[in-house]
Amino acid sequence: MAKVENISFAENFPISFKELEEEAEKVMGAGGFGYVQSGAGGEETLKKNIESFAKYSIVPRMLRDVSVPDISVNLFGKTYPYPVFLAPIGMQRLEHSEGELASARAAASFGIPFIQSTVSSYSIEEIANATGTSPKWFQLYWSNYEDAAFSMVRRAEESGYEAIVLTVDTVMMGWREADLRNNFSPLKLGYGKANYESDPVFMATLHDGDVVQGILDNIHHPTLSWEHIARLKEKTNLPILLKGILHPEDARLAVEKGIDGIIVSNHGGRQLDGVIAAIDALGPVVKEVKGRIPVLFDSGIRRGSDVVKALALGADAVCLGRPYVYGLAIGGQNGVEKVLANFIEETKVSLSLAGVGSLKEMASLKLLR
Ligand SMILES: Cc1cc2nc3c(=O)[nH]c(=O)nc-3n(C[C@H](O)[C@H](O)[C@H](O)COP(=O)(O)O)c2cc1C
Ligand SMILES: CCCCCCC(=O)C(=O)O
Repeated sequence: MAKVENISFAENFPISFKELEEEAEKVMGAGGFGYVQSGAGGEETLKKNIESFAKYSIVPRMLRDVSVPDISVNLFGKTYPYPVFLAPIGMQRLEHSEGELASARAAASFGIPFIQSTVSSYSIEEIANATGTSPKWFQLYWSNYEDAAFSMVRRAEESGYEAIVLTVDTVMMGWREADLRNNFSPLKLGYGKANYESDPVFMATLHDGDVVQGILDNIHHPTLSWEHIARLKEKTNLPILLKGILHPEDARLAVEKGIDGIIVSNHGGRQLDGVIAAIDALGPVVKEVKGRIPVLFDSGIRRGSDVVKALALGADAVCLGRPYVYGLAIGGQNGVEKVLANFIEETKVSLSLAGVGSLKEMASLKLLR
């Protein structure tokens, strides 16, 4: 890392999102890059996620001594040094041979949660063994074979994971034209099987030994409802977050049903095209939740000033998606660390220039729309 006027940043590495994307495209195959980069349908939401950040302007405060920035955040009784986490991204061997191991190690080096996808190229236990006691959360895709979902939750709990993130916006895959055009399915190419293959309960659900078909059958779960969530709550003592909430009414229901946290997200525009930009959904959800449970955010974070806007709108923390997997594609663990370093440093600089020395003062920051 270079140090210039107290700012450390990643040297000799793409800095902006545009540069990251361009470099990742050079090292990834067309099918893989298309899978990561694209959105659902006509990509209206994918575009809106980015453009909508520009509608919010920071109204900075001055003369407030920001010499010792503290951007640590406390969630579910644990303190994390930065409010920037790694979103669950499936099948990361698509980007790099070390896949999730590299990303989880990078998150560990910053002390921030790595949210492991159900559809991982490494098992829960492999990631846990590689990263010791560093914070890890497990993202659950519900399963038509409920016991397989519970089995993964139990394994995560036994492996020291700190939270369960149930993704509720993917009861079936979105309509993804790039993948149709490229005839590309990472799952069919064998990516993302390892975590399923390591689960004896899932393996027992297979009729003919076809793991890929078994995963597809498991992941297509259109019956998912609040009743399933009540059963999940009975199976774990870990905090449960729902990922993919956009409607304030769903946020209210989540609070009423005893859910521990929400991630406002539209899955990076990969599920239902035409839905509200995630950043526009954040304020109304925060207003409905009224501080009763933490609200996290993802979908469209491309730089530190975006992190600041999400925090100012009431997010407790944000999750990076595409930026870090592009870093992974370009440079493995080191690449993810460089992306994280840039995001964290730009966030610190932006908050300081906005007159916010600590996240506890965040409420004093106003956004104009
Ligand atoms: C290639 C790719 C794979 C993803 N896999 C998962 C997944 O397995 N589980 C999940 O909950 N979300 C998944 N997501 C969604 C991310 O967690 C996150 O919501 C999204 O990337 C945020 O949008 P952004 O990357 O544009 O900021 C995936 C996203 C991408 C780009
Ligand atoms: C059938 C495999 C599903 C993987 C889903 C990964 C994901 O969430 C994505 O957006 O892609």
